[in-house]
Amino acid sequence: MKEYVGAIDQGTTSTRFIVFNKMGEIVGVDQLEHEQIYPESGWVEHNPLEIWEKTQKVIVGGLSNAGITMHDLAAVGITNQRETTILWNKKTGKPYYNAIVWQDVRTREFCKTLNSVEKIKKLTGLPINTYFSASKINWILNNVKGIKEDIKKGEVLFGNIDTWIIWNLTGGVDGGIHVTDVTNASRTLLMNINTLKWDEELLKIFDIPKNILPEIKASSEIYGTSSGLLEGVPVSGDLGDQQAALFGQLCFEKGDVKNTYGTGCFMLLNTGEKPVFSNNGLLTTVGYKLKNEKAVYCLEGSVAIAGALVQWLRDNLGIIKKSSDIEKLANKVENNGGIYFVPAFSGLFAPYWRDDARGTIVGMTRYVNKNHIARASLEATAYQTKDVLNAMENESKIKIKTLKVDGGMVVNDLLMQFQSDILNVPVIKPKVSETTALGAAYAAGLAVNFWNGKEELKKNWNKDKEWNPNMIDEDRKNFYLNWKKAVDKSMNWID
Ligand SMILES: Nc1ncnc2c1ncn2[C@@H]1O[C@H](COP(=O)(O)OP(=O)(O)O)[C@@H](O)[C@H]1O
Ligand SMILES: O=P(O)(O)OC[C@H](O)CO
Repeated sequence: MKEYVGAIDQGTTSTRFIVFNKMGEIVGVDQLEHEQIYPESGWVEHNPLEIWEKTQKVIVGGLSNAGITMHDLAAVGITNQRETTILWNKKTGKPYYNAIVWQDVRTREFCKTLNSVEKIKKLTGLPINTYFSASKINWILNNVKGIKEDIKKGEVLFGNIDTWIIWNLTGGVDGGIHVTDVTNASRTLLMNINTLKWDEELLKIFDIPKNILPEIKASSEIYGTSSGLLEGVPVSGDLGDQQAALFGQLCFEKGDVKNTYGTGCFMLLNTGEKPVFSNNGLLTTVGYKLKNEKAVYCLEGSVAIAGALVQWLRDNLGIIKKSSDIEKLANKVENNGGIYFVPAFSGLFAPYWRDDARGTIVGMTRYVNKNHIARASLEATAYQTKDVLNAMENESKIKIKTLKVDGGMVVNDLLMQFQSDILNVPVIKPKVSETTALGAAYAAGLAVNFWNGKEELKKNWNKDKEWNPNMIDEDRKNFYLNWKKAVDKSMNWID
């Protein structure tokens, strides 16, 4: 009897392998960070070989920490940082270039040359932006010598991180399968959001050959069988990490919403079986698709820099040693000392979509110290979330009454309390805050009948903690007005 399901969660900063039992509880976990490579200002890369190596290591560590072997796993699911782009040679298994990460803005000029804005939005639900995979693929095709010849020989494969891991997990050069799921494909700017197929017109606009693209599958179905480390285990779940968190939070009904606080911060609202197109700077994206069922769509508010700002304080300024130190620092002061930090390091994503914006701290005086900077950095995540929530409510006409949260930053009490204060809604964290991995495990488990359906999963959700608003209305209003002024000041920086 196989009593567990495994999930690989390949995020922007780290890779985890988590083993879950039938109740959706964690029985073993391992996690490793990988190198962030910044070759030039605005460029962000990862080494795909390092990511695959760390994935294998955490699988070994996670199984060992759970005290089980691969034979105890009914299935394995994959969830991943989305949009990040890899092209590799299927005969050698070697990448042609580092993975170009979703935050990378090197293709800004190319994106500006594209003028089919409305057409592309209608086809994909997305604005033209450096964020998505298409312009990154185009960059690699035009900057790596010899790759076009290899494409003619049929040797080149494109994938987001899910595809790269599944290909390696199922055999790599010895017959690895080349697939992705609808949620990941919906972030490439190449998939038609209605047909859920690669779109010839988009491929032409971005000058990308179809033969390098993976096959698009449901988020929950058996794609193949693992070889090597997980020999014989069905690979049967694949979701982009934000959609996986939605699934793991059991947001199955239209109107359900969750917000995940990791490197970036991403709010997704379930809009049901039809795509809703936004006029308020939100993305239309696929939430999930179970096998033989209709796809469920979402509106998404994507914030590029959330926990990444905490890392920046740690790695670039050195004012904290580890991420969790930020709370101690921020708690040393009563307020932000009048400063607002707009972390537009990769421009501003939702709801602004301004790639001319750059990081800005406003309101600096000699009074300000590092504690205020720590506090303003945490507040920035909460304000960006308010921007997105306002857009979400305007678009959907749904008043959001509570916010389900998850991700690495939700251990931060100060942030969660301030979030509730500034939104004026209760913020709720589930017992299993690793909802991203849990969502991938649920998708994988459903495909092999480890769980019998979504109703069974609902029994597994338990509340851990709730933060309630405790701020006077006038403060809430004034603080947010200041934030909006600061956002204005961050814009028009890059010509
Ligand atoms: N106590 C904390 N307070 C604030 N931020 C934190 C804390 N602990 C971790 N983080 C931030 O959370 C992020 C990691 O969250 P995670 O969900 O693992 O991200 P990802 O999936 O993007 O790799 C990092 O950016 C880190 O700086
Ligand atoms: O790695 P995360 O959790 O910050 O998620 C990254 C997103 O998927 C980017 O779209």
